Amino acid sequence: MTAETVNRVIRVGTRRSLLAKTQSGQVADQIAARLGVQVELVEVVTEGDVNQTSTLASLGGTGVFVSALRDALIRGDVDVAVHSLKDLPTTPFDGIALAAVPPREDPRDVLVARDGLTLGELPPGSVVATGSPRRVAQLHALGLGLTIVGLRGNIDTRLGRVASGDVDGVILARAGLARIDRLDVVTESIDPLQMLPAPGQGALAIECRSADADLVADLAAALDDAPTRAAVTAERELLRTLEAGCAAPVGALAEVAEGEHGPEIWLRAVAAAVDGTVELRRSASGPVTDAAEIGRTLATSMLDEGAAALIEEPGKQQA
Ligand SMILES: NCc1[nH]cc(CCC(=O)O)c1CC(=O)O
Repeated sequence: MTAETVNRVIRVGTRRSLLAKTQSGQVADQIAARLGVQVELVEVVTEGDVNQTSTLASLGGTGVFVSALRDALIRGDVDVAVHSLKDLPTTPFDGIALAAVPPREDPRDVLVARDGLTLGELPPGSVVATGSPRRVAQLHALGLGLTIVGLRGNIDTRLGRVASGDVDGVILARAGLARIDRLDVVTESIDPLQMLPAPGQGALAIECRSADADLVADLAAALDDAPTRAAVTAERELLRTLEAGCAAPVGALAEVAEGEHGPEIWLRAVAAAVDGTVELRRSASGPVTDAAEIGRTLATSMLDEGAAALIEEPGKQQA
């Protein structure tokens, strides 16, 4: 670690939802333990948190959760920002570095349904809530005759819809439930063969000012996980090349495993019509050092097969 970092108090900015505070708190603890520095959590209020009535699209998309934290970084109010990586726009932000991507949680989506039911056990006409076009598209494509309704709010609000009997089930990211220790409510972890997660799902992004070069280097050395970094690089490069935002019906999952000639990456992706009538599922693999290229190449061939028509921004919410 650099001498410059040792005597600093590192201020870690966090949104104020339970999930945000939990994941920022865990990262803050790791920074304190591994860098041997003092760490302070600073709450930053974002418009996405305050305004629960407008749709995310009308607020400017998922960016509303990210930009307030980045503004606080640029202003120097905080030194580190922790985001859910899947909420980060794919375009880099001037002056901000993605210093570390820690080991990823299980990236799958899960069903939380009444009476312990799985997707296959929900009778036709069952009502499943999700606001994510990516999840809506893949649910419809399963052909189970489910009725899909919208959903917003924090995890507790979402789980409340099932508990109250308002809906038969909701779809959530497993990682969010894992971080707040609520895996007990999961009734099925959905196989990526049926539902590919959002690019970056289950991973965290640890950002700081690019100019804070010592901190960038120290965070990378202490917290970055190379296989996770490679996987999310491939997924996000695919998303960027498709020119799809985080609200597009696009799923992607890359996994790294030891191959014959070193570590290899295997990327699966889907672009789908929100009504589930068309689903384009493709995959590609290669050496882990080519992660970005593999994402770009797979996206290009999916565009050649007509992906663009499927992923026009539906103007709904992310996830
Ligand atoms: N869509 C919002 C969002 N952004 C990050 C997570 C938590 C899980 C993660 O880190 O991927 C969630 C909740 C969800 O999708 O259920």
